[in-house]
Amino acid sequence: MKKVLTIAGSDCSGGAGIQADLKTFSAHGVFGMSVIVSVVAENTSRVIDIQDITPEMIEKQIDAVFEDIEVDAVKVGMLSTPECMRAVAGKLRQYKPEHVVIDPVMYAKNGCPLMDPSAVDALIETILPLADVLTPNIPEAERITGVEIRSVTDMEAAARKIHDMGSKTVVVKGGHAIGNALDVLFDGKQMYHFETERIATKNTHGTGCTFSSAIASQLALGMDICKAVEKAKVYVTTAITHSLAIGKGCGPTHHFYELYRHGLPTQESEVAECR
Ligand SMILES: Nc1ncnc2c1ncn2[C@@H]1O[C@H](COP(=O)(O)OP(=O)(O)OP(=O)(O)O)[C@@H](O)[C@H]1O
Ligand SMILES: Cc1ncc(CO)c(N)n1
Repeated sequence: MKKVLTIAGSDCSGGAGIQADLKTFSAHGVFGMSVIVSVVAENTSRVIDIQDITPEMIEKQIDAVFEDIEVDAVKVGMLSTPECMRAVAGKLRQYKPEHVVIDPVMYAKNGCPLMDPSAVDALIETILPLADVLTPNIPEAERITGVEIRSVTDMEAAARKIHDMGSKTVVVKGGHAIGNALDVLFDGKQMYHFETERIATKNTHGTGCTFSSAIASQLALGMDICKAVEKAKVYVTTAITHSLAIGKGCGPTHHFYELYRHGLPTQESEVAECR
């Protein structure tokens, strides 16, 4: 069985972070493991507080996994401070996992900050060059490049710029744009577009975590990067189509094995209720 590790924050309400990552791994039939970087008291509406795990404890968790288990792919999510970033970067350089997908999480869907704004330089210097695939959303790509994104051409320019900053492949996600949900991939040679109709729902909590974990799962399963992103886009679109009206804010994406395998809802009543 392929084994995939997430290094990220914990969302106690289950829709994003480590929890979304592990659900996505299970739906892909890979064995999921987790290193917790921050414990976030959050729900579908707000972030109440963040407790960072110490850099030493982050390093020990990563050692515990790598000294014992062969890791086929790593997904990195929320890293709230430069200290967390340095701890994770040092261990990724030490263990050199084959596939590294990094989601440079800065804000939750409800706008609450999850990364110290002053940490963007550390993110650029220590984390960004370690990515085989970096998956910023539009506001994150703007913060990283310092350039405003208003069009698909701007998304492409941002993807090129982030590639030049050291990420091997960049996917600028269009979840925050208007119109179709169009993601732009640049691998240093070619630009690819992945486009679906925008699903009319506010229940998009954890879409970015779901997408990056699906990419990591597909890379572990042997897909090349372009195919992995294409398949992850189908997965996240299905998970949003069947997203759940749980909580008072932006509800979570829905993961279940049958949905992934057959594209059919197994819990008709719940799916109907959430639309
Ligand atoms: N309403 C929607 N309909 C269809 N696809 C969507 C919708 N919202 C987001 N997506 C897709 O979901 C994926 C994740 O993109 P998004 O920009 O939402 O990530 P994100 O902001 O990092 O998510 P989060 O921070 O909530 O985890 C992309 O493939 C994007 O195109
Ligand atoms: C822990 C965590 N990671 C990532 C996100 C982004 O959705 C979130 N809301 N919470």
